Amino acid sequence: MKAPWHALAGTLPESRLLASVAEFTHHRDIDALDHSMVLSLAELVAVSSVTLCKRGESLQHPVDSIVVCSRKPGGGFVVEAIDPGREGDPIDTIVCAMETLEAISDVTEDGTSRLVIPIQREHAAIGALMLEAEDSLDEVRSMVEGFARIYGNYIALLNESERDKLTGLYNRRSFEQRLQRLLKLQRQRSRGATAAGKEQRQSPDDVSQLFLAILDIDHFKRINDTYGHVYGDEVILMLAQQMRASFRQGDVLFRFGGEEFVMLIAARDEEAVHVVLDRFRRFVAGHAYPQVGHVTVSIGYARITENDYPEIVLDRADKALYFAKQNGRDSVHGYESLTARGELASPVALGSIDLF
Ligand SMILES: Nc1nc2c(ncn2[C@@H]2O[C@H](COP(=O)(O)OP(=O)(O)OP(=O)(O)O)[C@@H](O)[C@H]2O)c(=O)[nH]1
Repeated sequence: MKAPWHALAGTLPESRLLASVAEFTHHRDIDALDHSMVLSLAELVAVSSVTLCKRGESLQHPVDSIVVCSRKPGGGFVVEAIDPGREGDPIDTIVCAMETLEAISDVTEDGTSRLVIPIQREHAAIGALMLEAEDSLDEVRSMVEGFARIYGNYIALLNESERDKLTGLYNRRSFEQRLQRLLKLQRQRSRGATAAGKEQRQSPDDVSQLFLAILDIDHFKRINDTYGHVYGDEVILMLAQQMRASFRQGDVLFRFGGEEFVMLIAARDEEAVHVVLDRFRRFVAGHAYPQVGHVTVSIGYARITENDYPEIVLDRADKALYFAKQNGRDSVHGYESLTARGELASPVALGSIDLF
């Protein structure tokens, strides 16, 4: 399709551009912002697709999320989130642009023109935009760079409101949205695994389940009372750093408030999540914190599926945590095992919840 942007490129009416920017920056929700941004760009420029890639936090997982807006054959667009674990081209090209902070403009083997622009924040790439089209994209390059700059600034503001100020972990406000995103991704992965399962054996990760864990520092009041709040804060900060280093990049960590942390962890089964959590508990118990010395943590966890109410699962994990606190602290307990062994009172019913 020969597109109107040929006529518009370089002379896009300012009002259209401004309307587009105003449209995507009115969102306060990051997923909605991402969807709106790729759609706005796709509507402005005649492309077959616009992809927004967000950078992951480790070398093993260079991409955290991918949203693609594609032109439908019959007209209009479809916007969808796709699995960030994909490998090969074009992900490699996008990662290259993010690492070098250089735009990439090339033509693929099937003759598609491609433009990849890194999205920067404080001299590092937080993501990249990739446009694909039948014709050269050179003329729209500066406009796409402008979009990338506005998006980079705006996402930094939104990220700040999602993060806990002391630790930089996600805060409680962002819990529900992060959880829904993770469940959706898991659904996509298990659909992919089921389709692939016919031809090849599934890897353990393909069949992973999601668990919610609550970690609470033991006798934290004593730490504050003995050493003062500044050292208490230091313990919270160091623990958050140790959590980041210990858990996988795909696991999502929150500070819910005070000395209480929540984790969303993918694991093959209850035994696997128990091993991971207990390893962290042991690590903390063996570490000496500045001035304060040894600290222990108690952890309760529960399985979470897409049909569960988050409040119910939080309450289950909290019950397992309470059990740990009542039974000597410095331990890890799973709600399902405790209930199976008859060590907890009757299962939690909706409406009976008094969280934290
Ligand atoms: N330094 C510091 N202390 C905090 C913060 N938020 C909450 N606290 C303190 O954390 C303490 C939590 O105490 P409790 O809930 O009684 O629990 P605990 O002493 O950890 O005892 P157990 O949980 O039963 O092992 C309180 O003294 C709070 O004032 C914070 O951001 N920084």
